[in-house]
Amino acid sequence: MVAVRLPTAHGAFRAVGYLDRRTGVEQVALVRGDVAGEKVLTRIHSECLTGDAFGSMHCECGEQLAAALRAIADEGRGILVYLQGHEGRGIGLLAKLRAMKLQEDDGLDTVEANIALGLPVDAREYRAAAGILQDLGARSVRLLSNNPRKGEALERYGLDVAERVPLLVPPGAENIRYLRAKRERLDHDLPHLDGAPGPS
Ligand SMILES: Nc1nc2c(ncn2[C@@H]2O[C@H](COP(=O)(O)OP(=O)(O)OP(=O)(O)O)[C@@H](O)[C@H]2O)c(=O)[nH]1
Ligand SMILES: [Zn+2]
Repeated sequence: MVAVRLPTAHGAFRAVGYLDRRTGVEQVALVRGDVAGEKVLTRIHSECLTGDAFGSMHCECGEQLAAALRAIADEGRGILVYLQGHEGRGIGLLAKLRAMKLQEDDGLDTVEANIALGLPVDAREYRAAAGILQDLGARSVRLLSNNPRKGEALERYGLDVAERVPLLVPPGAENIRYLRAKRERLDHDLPHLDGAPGPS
């Protein structure tokens, strides 16, 4: 484990790095304030190179990452765990690019594309995230997410999810199909899509 002060566009965080000996994957959490305690505002963010680093508008990951850091900064206390190994909902970067191509060229939705590739729709697991939160002393969390299954997955590893806090970003022409598919096929709670313009 290593911890270092990390000044960001959203103010200073502590970057706490871990090596997950079970998987060999390096993980990092950004921590603000005193997080030992209850109901810690927490974002478990799945790696998305295209969205987080390149600003891709295919998905809303990049905007969610910034919004989560803003929310934690505003609260003065919280944790963002950035999960490597989660790229493409766990199928990896190249497979995700293939899945995006099937959406772009053949009109499949994000779920159909994974299935067409013979891959799981969601292969992510959250043991590392739960372990990191426990190590940081968070006894229960308010989870920034629109995905009800994420909280359930964390609870399977013994983490107490006190509440799920919506993390909605405004839909746009490029991500509206992806967002609708998440709502209709993956049970994401996205009430702000009602009445949003764009392809159905
Ligand atoms: N397979 C696949 N993965 C994608 C696609 N677009 C984004 N992703 C990945 O999806 C992951 C994020 O998952 P989402 O389903 O968007 O959202 P979530 O994390 O379950 O839910 P929130 O907590 O509300 O953000 C990231 O790892 C992205 O790399 C896609 O078209 N296909
Ligand atoms: Zn993304």
